[in-house]
Amino acid sequence: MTAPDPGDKKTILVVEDSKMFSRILTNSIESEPAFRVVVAETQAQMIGLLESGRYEFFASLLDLNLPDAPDGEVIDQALAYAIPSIVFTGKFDDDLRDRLLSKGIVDYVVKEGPANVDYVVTLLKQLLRNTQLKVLVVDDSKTARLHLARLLNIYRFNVLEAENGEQALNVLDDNKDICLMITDFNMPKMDGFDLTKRVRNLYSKQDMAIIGMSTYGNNLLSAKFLKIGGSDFINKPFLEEEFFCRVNQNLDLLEYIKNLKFIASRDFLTGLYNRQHFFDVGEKLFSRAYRMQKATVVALTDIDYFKKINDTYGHDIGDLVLKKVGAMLKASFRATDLVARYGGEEFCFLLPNIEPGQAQGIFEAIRRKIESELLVLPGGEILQITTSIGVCSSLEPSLEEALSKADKMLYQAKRNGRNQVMLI
Ligand SMILES: Nc1nc2c(ncn2[C@@H]2O[C@H](COP(=O)(O)OP(=O)(O)OP(=O)(O)O)[C@@H](O)[C@H]2O)c(=O)[nH]1
Repeated sequence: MTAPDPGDKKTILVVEDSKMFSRILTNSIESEPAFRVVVAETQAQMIGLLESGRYEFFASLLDLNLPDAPDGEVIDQALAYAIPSIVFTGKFDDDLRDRLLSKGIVDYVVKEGPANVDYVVTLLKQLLRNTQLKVLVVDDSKTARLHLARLLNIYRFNVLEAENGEQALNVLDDNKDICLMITDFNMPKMDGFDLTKRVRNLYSKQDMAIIGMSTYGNNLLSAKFLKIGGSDFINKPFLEEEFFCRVNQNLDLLEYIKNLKFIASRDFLTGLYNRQHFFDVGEKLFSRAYRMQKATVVALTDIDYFKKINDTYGHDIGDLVLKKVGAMLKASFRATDLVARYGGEEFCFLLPNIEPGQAQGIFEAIRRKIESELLVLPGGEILQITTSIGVCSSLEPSLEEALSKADKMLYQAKRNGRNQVMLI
């Protein structure tokens, strides 16, 4: 029976007779929380592990020259078990490279130094990422589609296929999370050029990469393709290594942009959305509802006597309180609600899907929750946090107006003695 991966870790098989090298590899790979390593020092040990069925190997790193398998015999064994494989070799030449890649391995790495080990870890992380990614291959030639699908499967992508532009649009409609489309140019019904224009109306360059492909010799085509929104272009026939480098580079870029967008929209301390994101998204939600003459509930909350908390216990405890309140707020709302740190010890809310009549009850419940969840400080002292909340549930022409009304209500809540909800 296969042993489950502990704590969702993926198991990497390392087949390597040098104890020192396998230790370096193991340390580098296991420094990533997603992976754990199982080592075999010989081909015989590797076969034993594979046949035992004890592990579900996510990928393997194979030494090309082992004492009992001097000519890469372990590669065929790993591939027979459909394990994506990366091969280590001490020497390198073009014939060897061609022979290795034709077997269907992920990549080969020359044993040179720490940079090569880092490269392997990056490859493993890419393989893991790829299991979550969908790639659409569009080509009217079945042979070409199968070839690309085979290559992409080696890298563990989820591959979808379409034989022309029209079909591709249907597949995209059913799979809105496709992140890469690889398209041929000459196809019946809708060619790659028209398809790319249509897809770019639906997905920006930051949301989906599009790689065009065509037979070598038409430089004008690649320039035209890049101008209408293509991300990259590959001439056929292509080197598999170049293909993978381009695919990975395009996906790395998308990931990088996604991370930047995430960071730019968050408040560093609480992990909630920041004020900028609140206005970017909130204004759209607000004006959509206003066009239908529907009131959107907007609110502001402020922690009471927060300066005193900072002054008494120090800034670190102040930060702890902000994090705790932020977490409580996050847990109290639905995913469709917008909850953000407005600044300092103030938080803001926009609830697009609730009726104005429900607002008092919702915010009263939150006020009570924060008041009742006592915070135990590192020294053992118990701290009670209270908040004042101002809510605007009336129909207002803009988000700024609604926030201004909520702010006036918050001011009244403070003046009335704090720890209360005031609503207009
Ligand atoms: N620890 C911490 N303090 C912050 C942060 N941002 C703002 N503050 C502090 O929050 C305090 C807010 O104080 P005031 O505006 O006087 O409000 P208050 O003491 O809560 O009084 P009331 O709102 O009237 O109940 C100031 O001392 C700020 O320095 C932060 O990120 N971390």
